Amino acid sequence: MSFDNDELRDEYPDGSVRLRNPNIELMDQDILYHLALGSGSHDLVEMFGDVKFVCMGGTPKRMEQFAYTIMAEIGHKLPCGTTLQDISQFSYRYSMYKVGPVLSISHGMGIPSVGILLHEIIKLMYHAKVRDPVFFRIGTCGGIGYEGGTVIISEEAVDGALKNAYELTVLGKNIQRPAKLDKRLARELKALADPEDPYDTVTGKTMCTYDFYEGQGRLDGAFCDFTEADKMEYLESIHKSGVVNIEMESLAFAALTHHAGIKAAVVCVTLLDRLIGDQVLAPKEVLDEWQQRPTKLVCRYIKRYLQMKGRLSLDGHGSIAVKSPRRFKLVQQESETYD
Ligand SMILES: O=P(O)(O)O[C@@H]1C[C@H](O)[C@@H](CO)O1
Ligand SMILES: O=c1cc[nH]c(=O)[nH]1
Repeated sequence: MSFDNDELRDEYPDGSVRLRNPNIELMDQDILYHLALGSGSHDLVEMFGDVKFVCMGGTPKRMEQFAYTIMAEIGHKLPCGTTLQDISQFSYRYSMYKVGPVLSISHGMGIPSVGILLHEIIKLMYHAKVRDPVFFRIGTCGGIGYEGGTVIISEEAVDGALKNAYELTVLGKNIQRPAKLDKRLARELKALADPEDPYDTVTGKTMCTYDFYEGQGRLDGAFCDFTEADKMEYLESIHKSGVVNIEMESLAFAALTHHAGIKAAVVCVTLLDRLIGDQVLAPKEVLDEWQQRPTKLVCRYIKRYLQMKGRLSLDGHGSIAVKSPRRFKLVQQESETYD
């Protein structure tokens, strides 16, 4: 494994996913209720055994689009006469698409929603005997000192009080799980940003809150008990502590993947600079184009991985254009770290 000491993930040596729950293997079957799947009702190894990348984002539409984009990018062909199916459509909760080794899943809004999904997806990886999966969250966020359209790769996740841990109440007691993301993966993603992109791609600390309005210091919710000066003092102070963006899932995403020994990254696009305002004012078409930006970066990573593994041809659809010589060098060096 190519991780620095402080980045060690707690995984099994063969790369299989760590469940940390002795009850599961004693159960006759495990119903993954919110995915409309089960270990008794479905052959999960047959259906999901080849998964390498699990990509998540808030909305079903974004993740359906991501599935079509990655399908085109890696030149994946569906059997003649078939279309992409939402595997979890009858859960009426999350949407899930599978494109070869890539799963694309919507996680809804906020920590409780992404947390439930992660429990079931981590169990799905375990039942399907998937080894060394890589998880991505492809999201939107508010920038802190970054204008709308900036791509932000999270180095770590912190809560609204800048704590780098996900706290939850279990049997009436508060427990904390470190909200660690894979730093090397973040660097590899950053190295794949194209200097010719008409927007910046930056890395930094991501704040994750339990609310979009008061929790993110907005003045425009249904309730507000603080002044604009209070808000600005808070945002300036978190900015000074290295926070570059605010969203609502990274804390649980980082903590639960880390706890399961899964390599994970969060890539979000800013919809506005919170030091300037609260309302999302950009027109729909602009927002739609901005949301493609994290998608492009993650697609680039997946393509490169598959190319390294010889699972993607270099010609035609599968080709990867590396324009900048500096970037090419970085990518070459970093490619040595792919497992
Ligand atoms: O992945 P998305 O774009 O849903 O992430 C952010 C955080 C909340 O889920 C939502 C708030 O608008 O957007
Ligand atoms: O400001 C924002 C924008 C998107 N998502 C958030 O959580 N906050």
